[in-house]
Order: sequence, then C-alpha cells, then structure tokens
Amino acid sequence: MSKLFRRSLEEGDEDPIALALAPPGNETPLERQERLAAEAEARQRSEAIDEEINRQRMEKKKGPKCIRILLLGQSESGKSTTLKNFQLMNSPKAFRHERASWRAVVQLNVVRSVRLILDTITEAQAASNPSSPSSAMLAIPRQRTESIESGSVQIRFNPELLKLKMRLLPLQQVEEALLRKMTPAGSAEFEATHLSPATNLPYSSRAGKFKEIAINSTAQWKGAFGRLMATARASMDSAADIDFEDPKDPGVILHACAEDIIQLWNDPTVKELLKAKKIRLESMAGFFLDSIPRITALRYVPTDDDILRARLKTLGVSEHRFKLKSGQFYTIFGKMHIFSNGLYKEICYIMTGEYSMLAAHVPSEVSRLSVLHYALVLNLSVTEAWVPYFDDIDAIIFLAPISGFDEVLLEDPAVNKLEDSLLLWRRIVINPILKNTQLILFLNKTDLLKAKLDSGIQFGHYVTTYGNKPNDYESTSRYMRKKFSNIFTQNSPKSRLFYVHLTSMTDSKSTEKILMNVKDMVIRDMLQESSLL
Ligand SMILES: Nc1nc2c(ncn2[C@@H]2O[C@H](COP(=O)(O)OP(=O)(O)OP(=O)(O)O)[C@@H](O)[C@H]2O)c(=O)[nH]1
Ligand SMILES: [Mg+2]
Repeated sequence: MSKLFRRSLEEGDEDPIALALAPPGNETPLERQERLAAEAEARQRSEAIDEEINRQRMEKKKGPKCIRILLLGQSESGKSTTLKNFQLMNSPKAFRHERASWRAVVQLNVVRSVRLILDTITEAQAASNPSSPSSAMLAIPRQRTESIESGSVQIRFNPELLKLKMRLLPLQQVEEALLRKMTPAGSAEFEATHLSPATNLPYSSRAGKFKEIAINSTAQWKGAFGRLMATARASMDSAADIDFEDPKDPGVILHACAEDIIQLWNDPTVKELLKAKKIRLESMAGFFLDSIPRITALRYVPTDDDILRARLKTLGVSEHRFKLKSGQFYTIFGKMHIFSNGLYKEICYIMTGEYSMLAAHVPSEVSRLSVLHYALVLNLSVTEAWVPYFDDIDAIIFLAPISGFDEVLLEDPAVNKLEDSLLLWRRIVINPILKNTQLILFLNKTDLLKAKLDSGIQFGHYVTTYGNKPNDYESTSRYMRKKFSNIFTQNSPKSRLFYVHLTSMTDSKSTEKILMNVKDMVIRDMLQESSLL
C-alpha cells in the first residue's frame, strides 16, 4: 500500500481535491503566514468579482441599456431601407464604405429593368398571332376591366425597336457576371424569387420569367466587390474602394449600352406596351432608368440616395447593433412572407410548440427571432413557455407601404397589398404577448402614393369604401391612417398610445428626423416603464 493512500485512509478523507489543497504537514510559521495572506487576497478578489457581477445585474434592472427594435412588414415594405437609414445616421462611415457593393446592386437593378422590358416585348411578340398577315401586330387588353368594353390596343413593333433589342443582348452577360460575383461558387446564399408584379399579368405567366435576386441576411456578399473591400480602410474616399481598372467590370458593357438603354426606355411603343400591360417600372423597386447617363458613367459611384433606392431582397432574419452615446441601440429585422422563403418546414415545428426542435433547423443566430417572427405570422396562441422569446423586444416598427393600394402580393396575386398590410397589422396589434411592446407604424412609400395619384390612378377604384372623396394625397393618406388607427384601438389587448408616421424611406433627410423622434420616444417610454417597476 502506498504512503499517500495509507494517510488518506488513516484520516478518513478520500476527497482528492481536499487532499491536494490541504496545507503541507511540515509548514513553518512564516510559510503559514504567507499562505494565509495569499488566501485572504484571493478571497478579496473573488468577492470583488461577485460584487461587480451584482452591480451589473442591478444596473441592468435599473435601466436596460440595450433597446431592441423589430422591423416588420410585408416584402418590399421598406425594412432593409429603414435599416440603411439607421446605418446612415449611426455609422455613416461604415455605410459609405459599402458603396462598391451597392454599385453592383444598382447595376443589377438597371440590367433587370431592361430585361423586364425586353422580356415583355418578347412575350408580346409571341402572343401575337403568327398566322395572321399582320404578325407584327399585337392585341393587348388595355385593362382588366376595360378590355371587354373597349376591346384592345394595337401595338406595332417597328424593325428599329427589334434591332435595339438585339443590341441590348450583351446585357445578359452583365447580369450573369454580377450574379456570379455575388454568389460564391456552390453557395446557396441566393434564392431567386419573383420580381414585384405591379401589373395585372397572371401570376402563372410571370412565374419563372422575372426572377428577383435575394440575399440571405446572414450572407457576407458585400466582400465580393472592389479590391479594397476586404481591408476596411478609414478613408471616406469610397471611390477608391472600386476597381475601375478591372477589365471585367460590368460597368464597361453597361457604359457601351447606355444610349440604347435610354432609347429603349423612351421608345413610344415600349411606353405604350408597358402601359397596356400595367407595368409601372418607375414605381417598382430598384428603378434607375431615369438616371442612365449618370449610372452608366465609367467612374460611377453610388450616392447615398442610390443606395437607399437599390433593391436587394432579404431572406431570413438579420440582426444589427448600433452603438449610441446612450448605450446600445439594437435593431432586428424580419420578414413576414415566410412561405415564399421555403421555410415551411420550420413552421411545422413551431406548430408543435417545440422550440428546441425548431432551433435545430434554423441557423442559430436567427432561431430565437425566427420563433417570434413566425409565431406572429401564424397568429399562434402563444403560451407562457414562449414568453422569454418575446419579452425583450422593446418596440416594433411596422412598415405598411401605402402606395400598394393598386398592387397585388407577389406570393398571392389574389391579395391586394394594402389589404395584406392591414391584416398583418391586426395580427401584431391583437397579439397578447406584445401588449407591452410599443408599436410604431410607418405608413411608407408616401412619395410613390403621391406620384400614383398625380398620374391619375383612382384610389377609390381599388378601395371601394373610399367612395367619391377627393383623389389627393391628403385625403387618401388620412383615410388609410384612420383605418390602421381603428384597427389599433379596437384590437389592442390594453390601451396604448398610437404612434404613426407618414414616411418615405428613400428620402434620408425627412427620415432622419422621424427616426430620431422614434429613438427618443422609445428610450423615454422604456425609462418610464422601468421606473414604474
Ligand atoms: N419610392 C420609395 N421607395 C421605397 C421606399 N421605401 C423603400 N423603397 C424601395 O422599395 C424597395 C424595397 O424596399 P426594401 O427595404 O428592400 O424592402 P424589405 O421590406 O426589406 O423587403 P424584403 O427584403 O423582401 O422583406 C427598395 O428598392 C427601396 O429602395 C419609399 O418610401 N419610397
Ligand atoms: Mg429586406
């Protein structure tokens, strides 16, 4: 039997840790004094750490430093654009450093607008009767409702337009090059979804033709552009971030096609065709055809406004943090139209109420938020077990694009966009789990609403309850505000203040004021809430 084992047996103490920590048997008085002093110091250090933890805990209780805001709204409502405005306000340097990436998105938006026109021409050509003697003649219904009474318009494609179409074919290469650059080989980060149908084309005839590019919110796509993007520099000279000398720069072909793009966009036959098909390109996301000379210039660098207008669909949920003087400002944004994202499987798991099962199927960084998001979408009866996943959201900014009164949903062409926004708003308002969450409503895209009304589109034609009231911005916006407000007051589980703003997220100046106002209000209400507790 070993000496050590005999000793522990004799002392009746078999705990190896106690044995290892036991003072040596042959300790001198001086060694003992030193040992006790070291132990006292260690104890003090440990107590100080405990105290600091407690202090931080108390501080957190006194007033949370982190504000959590969730951006919600249907696809294309302006969530990403709101986030860009937050970035522009809080971290303008970082925002401007991304110009090289946004340059590519603007180029892609231009190329896609051109392709939409070219595809519409091709479709119209194919629809014309080849056996008819006037094969270049085309019958297009003017409007769903008017086509029966007024018959159809005749559109003739002149040979010059068809030649123009041929000359613009190289743009397809530009599109492919941009997509290749944005989509790392073998990555599934992009998912093509459909371009907004601001038209009355049947969904089936559009499906698969006009695909929209989407970016997964967790993807690092911004690193793919410009030679200096990888090495984040402190310089504000963002033009230096773009590799203009790259012979493969898509800007070169785009520049060469500039004249033809302008000619195509201004062609009276094209205008007539788009009108007949009810394709309002100028109110569609990512519209830049009115700025072609500037955007196709060889040394084009996107302005702040261009970045706000650039359209790239987000998939999934993303999370952003901004540091503010008053602490940390934290925004999160999510999506409402889940079925178009192929996330049906996850939804089934939520139905079973098993958070852990869901978490195993969505990327970890988004899982908790996805639960909140999907549960809200499905209007599930949320049980107590769900509360921890919802209770840390301080405010929800809900975006309703009110210019969509005459448009239908991409996901379901039978549903009007405004109607969809009202239904989603009701779901958020009525949800008992959010009864303490501040709800802020942004009636967005007011600029597009004005433009539509000015162009003669009748609000009352689509919103029949509006009746014969004036077809102007003041009356229509007041009407929609009232509708959203009524839903709020009639469905809120407890009485809350109604915060609403008429916004145009592509106008950074007016938006900055509104966002400052929202930020101050959220902080104020949060402090008030915490002092009441
Ligand atoms: N004219 C105008 N365009 C806007 C406004 N707000 C957003 N947009 C544009 O509308 C398009 C869609 O906006 P996004 O911010 O990408 O929409 P989203 O809500 O993030 O959409 P998803 O990512 O599909 O969920 C972009 O091209 C924006 O520039 C607005 O107030 N006025
Ligand atoms: Mg988005």
